[in-house]
Amino acid sequence: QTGSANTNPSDSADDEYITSVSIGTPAQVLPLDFDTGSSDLWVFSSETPKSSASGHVTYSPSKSSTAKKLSGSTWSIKYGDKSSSSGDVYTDVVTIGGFSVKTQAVESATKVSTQFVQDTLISGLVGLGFDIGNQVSPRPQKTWFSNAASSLAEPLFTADLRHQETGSYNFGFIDTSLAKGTIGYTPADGSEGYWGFTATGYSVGGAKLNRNSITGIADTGTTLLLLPDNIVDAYYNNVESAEYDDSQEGVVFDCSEDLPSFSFGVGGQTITISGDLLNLTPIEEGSSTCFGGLQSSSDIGTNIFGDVALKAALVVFDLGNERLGWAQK
Ligand SMILES: C[C@H](Cc1ccc(C(C)(C)C)cc1)[C@H](NN)c1nnnn1Cc1ccc2c(c1)OCO2
Repeated sequence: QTGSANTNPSDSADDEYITSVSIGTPAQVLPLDFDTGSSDLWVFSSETPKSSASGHVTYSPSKSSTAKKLSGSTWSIKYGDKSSSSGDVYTDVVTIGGFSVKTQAVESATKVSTQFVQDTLISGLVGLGFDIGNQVSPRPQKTWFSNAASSLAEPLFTADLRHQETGSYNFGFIDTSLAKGTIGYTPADGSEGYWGFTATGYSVGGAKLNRNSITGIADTGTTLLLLPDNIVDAYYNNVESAEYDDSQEGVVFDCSEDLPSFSFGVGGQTITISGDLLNLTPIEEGSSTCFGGLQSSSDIGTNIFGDVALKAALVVFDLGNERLGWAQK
């Protein structure tokens, strides 16, 4: 068995990717943000305060004949960007890309932080990280993919995120036609709950890859490519107008700049992010100052290969072999 779901950028800056998920009987369809950097499936619901839920599609367990309260269970999550949410737990049927998990823990939000309230484009997250990262207590729950893995043709999924066009999350199979290059595999470290891996080097503007290893996570739930200061500086030294903007909390530059590409080595392959993928967006509507897709990871504590990097590749999240595959797109 397999599953295949389309995913779309939420806005002109590819800030996040939205995938439709069916929950309950009859199906309630919610727009959710798939996040390989976390491990909880949570949704805006009939239990979310009306003032917070306004503008959001919500899940109503009371309207689903297959919903069951997981009595005594609660959850609470604080994300790295300081956003947060918490609530109680139901189990229900959850279908993604035509594949159904009958008894999936669906975490219903009774509290959401302002960042989630304001982003009315999404109704919650689908954690695709490792089960060890799940935040339900007293008994942690499995992710949708973990529940699905044993019934899928292969215990893996792929992410094909695209700039301003429809991409896909495929479950149980690899559509190699989505990539130009060969898939290079490297071991994945799931001990922290994320898809951790080590890149073998990097280069700017098509130069030869150096041999500086970079350990980080493959994170579909983070917009940017977040790397150490020395790499960020090496990149923006090639961008005449680049400067750090305190109010934007990142490097900005003239939108007219012709940005160099950025490449990194992984699994014996070289993934090259084109310059235009590294120019994220004007800092404000109509501004001629643009915000960089590559920013510093120094105040985060881990390097994050977010959507800016993932957009350049077909990425295979291979749970069965505890490895990550990368192919140039
Ligand atoms: C931030 C997302 C999780 C999220 C996604 C979307 C949203 C909104 C819908 C409201 C827009 C909020 C939160 C990320 N997912 N793995 C995450 N969750 N926990 N750590 N990270 C990675 C990290 C950590 C720290 C950082 C960061 C990133 O960006 C800036 O500082």
